[in-house]
Amino acid sequence: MANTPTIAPPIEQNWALFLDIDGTLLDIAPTPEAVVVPEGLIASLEAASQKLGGALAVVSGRPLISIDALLAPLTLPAAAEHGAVLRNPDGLLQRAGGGLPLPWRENIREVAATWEGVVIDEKPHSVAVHFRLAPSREEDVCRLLQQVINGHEDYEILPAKMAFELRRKGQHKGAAIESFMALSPFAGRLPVFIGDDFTDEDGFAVTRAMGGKGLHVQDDFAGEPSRVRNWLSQWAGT
Ligand SMILES: O=P(O)(O)OC[C@H]1O[C@H](O[C@H]2O[C@H](CO)[C@@H](O)[C@H](O)[C@H]2O)[C@H](O)[C@@H](O)[C@@H]1O
Repeated sequence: MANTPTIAPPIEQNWALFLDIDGTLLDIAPTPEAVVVPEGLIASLEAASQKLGGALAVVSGRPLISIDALLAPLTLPAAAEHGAVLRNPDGLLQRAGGGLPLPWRENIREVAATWEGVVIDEKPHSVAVHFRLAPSREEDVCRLLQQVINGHEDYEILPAKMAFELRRKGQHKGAAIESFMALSPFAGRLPVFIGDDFTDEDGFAVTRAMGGKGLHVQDDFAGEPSRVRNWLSQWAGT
């Protein structure tokens, strides 16, 4: 992998840049709380955002509180929980209505909490259940969420990296990017989204349909978030 070239093109001044966090800006860690924000990343993001006239947003499955904690003191435009929560460039917050029914959450907690190594990642609008530390629980986790959802058509189970996420349909990264692209300073720019996961496919589809780019960490950065960070810092001059 070390000798594989980075294929991503250099950033251009007219881009609107949308960045996923886990597996793209940050290396994957054993649990959501164990991620490390490498030195220099915040400065790179800040400088890149300035060079792009503010047209840089993070688009993540994490809740907004977690995004802000990781990127402090930066508060970038952000799509949190795969777009269920948007923080627009002017700071305005938009929250999708309708989270998960409380009995569903209680059911998931009751069952999955007894599975050693399984991490329940509660978010305001959804829940991710991680089996990274208990890979043999993959099927159990999937079955549990299917039982909880019980054919309810407004909700869906999203396969993620060593996790399944239960969320309301329609709250996805593509819709979030479309929403940002209607706003200054994103409007009129070329949308470029960088991601690494199945949960990023909606974002790739939307940026490509708009004539922009969907860059995949695996294909364009040899699978290494460190290459995304270097690419960003070289262009940002940090
Ligand atoms: O959209 P992202 O910013 O990539 O967020 C997606 C999910 O990321 C986190 O989970 C993933 O990263 C963890 C830390 O590396 C890892 O332990 C886990 O296995 C991955 O699935 C986060 O915890 C989720 O809430 C996000 O939805």
